[in-house]
Amino acid sequence: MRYCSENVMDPVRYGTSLNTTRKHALHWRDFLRHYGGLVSHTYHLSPDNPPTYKHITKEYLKEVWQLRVKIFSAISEGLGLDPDYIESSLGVEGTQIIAANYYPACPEPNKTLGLAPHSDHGGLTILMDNGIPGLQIKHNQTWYSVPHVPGTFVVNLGDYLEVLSNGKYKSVEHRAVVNAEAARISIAVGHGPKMDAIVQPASPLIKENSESKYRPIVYKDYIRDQQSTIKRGKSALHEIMNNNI
Ligand SMILES: O=C(O)CCC(=O)C(=O)O
Ligand SMILES: [Fe+2]
Repeated sequence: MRYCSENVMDPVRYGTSLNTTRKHALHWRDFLRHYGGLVSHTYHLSPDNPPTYKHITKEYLKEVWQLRVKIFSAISEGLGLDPDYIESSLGVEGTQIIAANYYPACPEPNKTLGLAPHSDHGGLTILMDNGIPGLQIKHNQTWYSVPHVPGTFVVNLGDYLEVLSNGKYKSVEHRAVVNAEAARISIAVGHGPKMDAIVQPASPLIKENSESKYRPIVYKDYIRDQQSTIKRGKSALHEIMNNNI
């Protein structure tokens, strides 16, 4: 319980739901999350126990960072931007956040959720799990289970990328369901800009007759808004959309 915290900005946090101080249905999950990153001022605060944890996560986060560079480069090109456009917008001080999620087997899985519907606030989340199904994504108002394919990662697009692309890419709404038979573990690593970056569409994508669909917001304010309240689905993103005024 040493890392138990309600402050979404704490560098190392253990918890179950978002915002447990408010009365609402909690998640069937435990999580531990903390920062990684090329430049992380708080990495040393991550757990010392088990003794191998720090070293293994550090190596893992470094490898995942390499993968994210490649994916961001491909997406930048796909948007007609310079290949390093998104990477530069994030910068070496950009955030990398690892969330280790543990969903115990649940005697009444239909009465709860491991994680309620949401989209991730960063650009890309690179996720692996222990092979037990549970992740679902929403498409056209229907939930679809994401199959586990051994040896692969699941990559989720987040809100930062939806805004940067001025809506060309959509962040994926997702949730985690639980089951009665087996515990599920997922390791999600999100990648966003630095905390005081302004989240806004890429300027080359805003032409004279194509207006910005999103209002600029400081990344950490967006995270606070999304995570400190009982928001669900993509409602935090909808609030900064211009057609939502
Ligand atoms: O457990 C999963 O598959 C999803 C985890 C997730 O969405 C998150 O940590 O943001
Ligand atoms: Fe997520």
